[in-house]
Amino acid sequence: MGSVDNGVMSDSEIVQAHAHVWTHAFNSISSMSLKCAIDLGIPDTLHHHGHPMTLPELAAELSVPTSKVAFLRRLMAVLAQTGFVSQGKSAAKNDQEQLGLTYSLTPISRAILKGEPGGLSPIVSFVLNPIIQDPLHCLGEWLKSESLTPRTAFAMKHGKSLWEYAAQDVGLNHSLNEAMASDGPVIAKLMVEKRGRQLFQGLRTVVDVGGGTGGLAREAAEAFPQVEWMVLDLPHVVAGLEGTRNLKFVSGDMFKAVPPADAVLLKWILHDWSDDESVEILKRCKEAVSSNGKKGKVMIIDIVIGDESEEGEVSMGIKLCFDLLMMTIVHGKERNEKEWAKLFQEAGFAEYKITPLEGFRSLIEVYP
Ligand SMILES: C[S@@+](CC[C@H](N)C(=O)[O-])C[C@H]1O[C@@H](n2cnc3c(N)ncnc32)[C@H](O)[C@@H]1O
Ligand SMILES: O=c1cc(-c2ccc(O)cc2)oc2c(O)c(O)ccc12
Repeated sequence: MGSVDNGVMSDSEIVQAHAHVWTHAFNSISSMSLKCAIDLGIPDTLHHHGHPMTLPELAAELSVPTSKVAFLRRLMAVLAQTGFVSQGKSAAKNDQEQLGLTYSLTPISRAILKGEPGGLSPIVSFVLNPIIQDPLHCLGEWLKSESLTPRTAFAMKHGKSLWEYAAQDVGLNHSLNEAMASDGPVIAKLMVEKRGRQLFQGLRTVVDVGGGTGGLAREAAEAFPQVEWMVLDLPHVVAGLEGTRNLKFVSGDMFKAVPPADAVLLKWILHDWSDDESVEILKRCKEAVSSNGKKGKVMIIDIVIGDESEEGEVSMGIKLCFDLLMMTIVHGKERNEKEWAKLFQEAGFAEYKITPLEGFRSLIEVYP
């Protein structure tokens, strides 16, 4: 978009500006259409069908009554426009043109199939849950209030932190754990692909701190059976979870103590916390990997914000939105390399190494 310095815009600049505003104002409508598609199970239904589905076939599978078929077509039109389904025409003649439309999966919709390794449907459902979205409506009010309590717009809206909310609401706890666990197998694979099996070789014990329901640890424990894995998380997260021969779930508080181990993993943990809190967590991790005079390591999976010159526009956009989401719901933040280095130094670590994984994720290995 051209910049204007005399306050006079050409007609075409005005049209472009309006299109830009409309697009952003309506982004939430396409987001909610995506959520609705996931709620209804549209991608999975198309997948199981195996070939293009007509509108009446799709409606019948989704239990949408005949009286609502024309409304379903309008949802499908938005999903086709945003690339989540492909829309075609059936060869069979039909009096009503809309009934002759067919729908099939696109390469993009495969990323939201339920049960797909690394599939994003649990994350979409979590992020677009009203419990997470409502605080975004209070962001302005929260920014204008002088007081730093409540610490987040989430706490302003709900009167408690995300972790307290999840401890009391079975549905949100389940959705949060599913969302976080969903990229575990992909991250485990990427870590080994990018850093080689030596990343875990020689280690006898690893603690996944704030490891949730073990999305990553289960995969890693199978791939590295000689390593003893432990997942440390809050009581309501690990309650009732069954471990395996080399995987244990333990409840605890990472601000108080981390069990001694050769290595500690922190996946999507430090972006949830302020700098002071992150330094505290890192200190507990340093104590854990330094017990009995050993020098282990801490492995962090998180976002590293690059310079504007090195970040692609899409990657930068995702990282900045993550930063705002972390600010809104957990009082956390995304960091650039300089900010990460400062945390490591304050927590008493000597060295670190960053390995970009894929998209917006990085592995940071930190050594005492
Ligand atoms: C964003 S999730 C990441 C989960 C997991 N590492 C993953 O990537 O799948 C943050 C996790 O930190 C846990 N957590 C929050 N406060 C904690 C604390 N004080 N001690 C231990 N775990 C905590 C939450 O319950 C949650 O499972
Ligand atoms: O909504 C989220 C999403 C993430 C997340 C999911 C998948 C990734 O590959 C990276 C990050 O992390 C979150 C998080 O740490 C949190 O405290 C709340 C929400 C989310």
